[in-house]
Order: sequence, then C-alpha cells, then structure tokens
Amino acid sequence: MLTRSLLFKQYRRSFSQLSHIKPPKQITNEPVKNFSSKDTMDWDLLRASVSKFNNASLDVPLVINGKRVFYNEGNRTSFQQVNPAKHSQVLANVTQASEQDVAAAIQASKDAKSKWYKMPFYDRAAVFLKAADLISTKYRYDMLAATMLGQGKNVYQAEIDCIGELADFFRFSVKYASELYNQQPCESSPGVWNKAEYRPLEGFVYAVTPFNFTAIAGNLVGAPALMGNTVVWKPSQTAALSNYLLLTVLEEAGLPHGVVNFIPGDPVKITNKVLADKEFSALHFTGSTAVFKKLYGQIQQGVVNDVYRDYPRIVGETGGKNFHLIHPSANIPHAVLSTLRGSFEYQGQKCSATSRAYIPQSKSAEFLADLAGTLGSVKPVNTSASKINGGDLHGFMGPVIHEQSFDKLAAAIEEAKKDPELEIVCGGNYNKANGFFVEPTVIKTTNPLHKYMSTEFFGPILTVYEYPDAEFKQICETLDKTTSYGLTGAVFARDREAINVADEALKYSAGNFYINDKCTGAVVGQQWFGGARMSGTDDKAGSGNILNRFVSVRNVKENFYELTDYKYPSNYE
Ligand SMILES: NC(=O)c1ccc[n+]([C@@H]2O[C@H](COP(=O)([O-])OP(=O)(O)OC[C@H]3O[C@@H](n4cnc5c(N)ncnc54)[C@H](O)[C@@H]3O)[C@@H](O)[C@H]2O)c1
Ligand SMILES: N[C@@H](CCC=O)C(=O)O
Repeated sequence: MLTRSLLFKQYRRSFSQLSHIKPPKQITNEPVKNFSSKDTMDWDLLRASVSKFNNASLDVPLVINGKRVFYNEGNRTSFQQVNPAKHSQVLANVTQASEQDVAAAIQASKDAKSKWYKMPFYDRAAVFLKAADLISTKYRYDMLAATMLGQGKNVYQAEIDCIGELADFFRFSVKYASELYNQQPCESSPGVWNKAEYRPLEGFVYAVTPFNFTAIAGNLVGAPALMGNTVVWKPSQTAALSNYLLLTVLEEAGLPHGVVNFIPGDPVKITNKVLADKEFSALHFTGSTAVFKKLYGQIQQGVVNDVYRDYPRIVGETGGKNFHLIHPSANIPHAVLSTLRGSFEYQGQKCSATSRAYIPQSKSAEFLADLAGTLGSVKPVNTSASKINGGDLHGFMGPVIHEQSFDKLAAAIEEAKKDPELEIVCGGNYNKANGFFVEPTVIKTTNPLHKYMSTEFFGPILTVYEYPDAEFKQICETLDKTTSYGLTGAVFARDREAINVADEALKYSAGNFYINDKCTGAVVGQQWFGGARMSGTDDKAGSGNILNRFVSVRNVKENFYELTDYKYPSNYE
C-alpha cells in the first residue's frame, strides 16, 4: 500500500513535467524606458549605478554549487574586463576556471539535477518570473550600468537588451513552457490513458554565451534551466561583469545552488573538458559561425567515438551578413534612417546588424548623400573621453568591444582604401588611444560579389552596391547567393509586387525577414529570432520552439483493462 508521503512524492514527480498551472495572465513585453532627458529620476538612478561601477574594480568569482571561488585561492589566474570606451579602466578581475573547477562545475550540475527537475514547474517558473521582476525594478540600473560600461552600450541599447529582452525571455519562456507541458496526446482509446512527459535532458547542458547581449546569455542559460536542466555556463570574457550580476539576481529569485554553474575562463580548455564528459547532453551556443562550426564538429566526433550517452542536442545561433534591399519605389528617407540604425546602432555589433545594402542606381546618389549627411550629425566618435565615462550618456554610438575587434575593423578599412573595387563614402577613421572607437563607415563596391559583401566584420562597416533599376529580380538572386549566412534581411519598397518578388526570391536568405523595417531589433514573443544556413540551427529564440530542444519526451500509456484471455477475437473459429 502506498503511504501518504510516497503518494505525495509521486504526485510531485509527475507535477514537475505536467503543468496544470496557468502563468500570470499579463505576460507582455516589458515596457522600454526611453530615457529622454526629461526622465530625471531614471537618469539619477542610472548615474548612481554607473558611478558605483566606475569607482570600484570588482572581483568576479566562479560560482560552483553556489560557492564563490576567487582567483586568489589556490593556483588560479584571472583576467581583466576593461571598459572598452576607456581601456585603462579595469571594471572587473575575473577568475579563470582551472581544469579542476570545470570538473567541479560539471559534478555540481549533475548533483543538482534530480532535485531541480523534480521541483514542481510552478516553483521553477516562479524563480524566472521573480528574476524578471527584479531585473526590471530593484536591479534595473545596476544591470544597465554593468552592461553599458562592460559591453560598450549606450543607455537605450542597454535598456532594450538587459532589461527589455532579458525580462521578456524569462517571462515568455514560462508561458511557452506551460503551453508545451499542456500539449498531450490527443487520443486515448477506451480504457487507456496516454500521457506525454517532458523530461529534461538526461545529463547537463553547456551554455556558451556571447559578449553582445546580456539577454542572450540569460536565455541560453535560462531556457534549459526552466525546463528542469542544470547548466554549466561559460560566459564571454567581455561580458563577465553583467553576466555575474545576472546570476546573483537569479539566486536572489530563488535559483537553487548547482542549477547554474558559472565558469569564466579559457574557452578552449573549458570546452574541451566539458565536451569530453559522458553526460554532456546539449550545447546552447551563441557566437561566431567559425567557433560554432568547430564545436559542432567536435561534438559529432564525440558521438562517433562513443564519448556520450545520448546524441547531444546542438543549438546554436551565429553570424550573419544581413542585407537591406532598396527598391526604386521605396520611401528613401525612411530607408536611409532605417539603414543608419540597422548598421550603426551598438556599433554594428548585433548579429542582426545591416552590413550590406543594395541600392537602385536611380536613387543611389540621394540615398548615399542622405546617409552620409545624417551620419555627420551622429556625434563624432569621441576618442579623448568615453561617452559613458565622460559624462555624455546620450551618444548614439560608443566603442567596439575589444582591441582584437578594433584591429580587425581598422585593417578592413585600410584594405578598403587600397582596393580598386571599393570606395569609402563616409567614415574611415578610427582611434584606440583611450577607447576602441571606429567611425561609422560606408563603403561602396562595384562588385556585388566582393568579399566585403559576404564577410561579417561585426562592427560599424556597411558595404553598398548600386544595381541597375531594371534588374531587381537579378539582384535578388545575386543577394541570395552571395554569402553562406541566412540570418536577417529587409526589403524596402512601396510597390507590392516588388515586395512579393523579394519575399519569394529571398525565402532562405534570412530567418528573420523584414518588410519596410530595419533588420535588427527582434522582440521576444513578436519576432522569433534565428537564422538558417551557416547562421545557426534556427530554433528561434523568443519562441516556444526552442524549449523543445531541451526536453526529451517520454510517452506513458496506462491501461485500465485487465486481460482475461491471450486470444484476439479473430483467433476464434
Ligand atoms: N545569431 C544570433 O542570435 C547571434 C546573437 C549574438 C551574437 N551572434 C554572433 O556572435 C558573434 C559575436 O560574439 P562573440 O564575439 O562573443 O563571438 P565568439 O564566437 O568569439 O564567442 C562566443 C562565445 O564562444 C566562446 N569561444 C570563443 N572561441 C571558442 C572556442 N574556440 N571554443 C569554445 N568556445 C569559444 C567565447 O568565449 C564566447 O563565450 C558574431 O559572429 C555574431 O554574429 C549571433
Ligand atoms: N534581438 C536582437 C538580437 C541581436 C543579436 O545579436 C536583434 O534582433 O537585433
């Protein structure tokens, strides 16, 4: 006979996967504060947080099973996260995980698993709902300041990232998870009950996160964790500060120890150790295509070599060479402003950033003059004082993330100056004396297949090609074949037929396709995000689809009839 407590345990067990709760009714996008100069209270609070981080160089530890491990313990080393707008300023001394630390983080993830996934879904959901509330209230200004200073964002770019998008990811995932758990087999024959149980993956998830969006890091860790998985998290070296703050917020919201284990450090060494573990069950990655390809191959080789218990899930969103295609019928001033924002906000460091544009010859002079003229009003890149630290929090553009990126962009500009197929239309200056500043740069090419039309620079460089007006269809075909990416793109036109032609011809050129809007700025729950081809596995962050990748469905058939004979009716004569 089942005791009361055993019954209760069994009930809790099934409840962990089968949701019978309704998430709060009002799951909508977090309102974005616009920080206009009149919002004095917001500015005051933000300034206070900015000066807090400005005035202290913090120690960022590893977090393994909730325990903080600092670089000055044992033989560990550290690296510095600097302010990219003022690289003499060290924001954080970040502990690097040793091989033993990686092993401990993996073990902590394994140990925390059973308790976490058996926790009722509403408990897991509450952690993320509360974290979203903490982010949008108590920690709003600290999150903003850490993201602005560490990742070189202006306040608006930080607001849409580490507040809006991050809170949305956490809240919408709860809604989507609840909907997923409620998807059950639609038929059960008489005397039978069929159930779908959404088990977390057996093993642990490895999240490798990029520098450019605090929100993306949050989702790479949060989506699997919400579904009952435990996570080993390797953050980007250049986002360690905001990412650590985010983990402390999750802990305050009730995340149990060991569910997420935070191990900054050498990406290759950490990854090699993690991918060698038998219980590695999924990679959740966002970053460059080159790194993802390498990890993809390494995991496949692991499968071939019988390293793993399961076929690990591989979920990755990577680079892009995103396009704006302008039709002669387009509203040119609107297309120009959209292109300016798409290409240069956050210095072109969004995976979705516009980095190539196709302009009809008849409108090209107007388009480029307007673009160059308007870029002139973007405050010149301030090379002597940081827009963030120099007190100018209103600037449209800031620094690129680090010296390696700066050097790559500067080299690309210099190469363009010498290339007979390229002409710099505006910009072309850069300076790293104090911070890593690159001017917004527009380059015109005479060759639609030039490598500047296919290479992701991940910075404020836009390459444009002027096509003959009559060759709109052909330019669609060229555009489609130019790169190996397929992330985002946009068509600008008033002519409906032209929109239709582009829509069809570019079906696989972009996972996120925009009509008369810039190709950046996807909003959780509205524009599900992700690209195909070499841009990623297109599992669509910001949708319910991604959660499917972190569950392993078990079907349970329960039979209520008891047999009285082995024969079927047809076995009787
Ligand atoms: N498609 C998307 O949703 C999306 C979103 C954001 C960024 N991105 C892409 O990310 C790139 C920029 O971000 P980034 O500079 O952080 O990318 P990155 O590839 O340099 O780094 C991403 C993560 O991978 C780690 N890493 C780097 N080399 C590694 C290796 N050899 N083995 C294992 N891990 C390694 C890094 O430490 C970091 O945590 C761009 O290509 C951009 O398009 C894509
Ligand atoms: N949601 C963002 C994602 C950017 C990736 O780096 C956008 O669509 O611009």
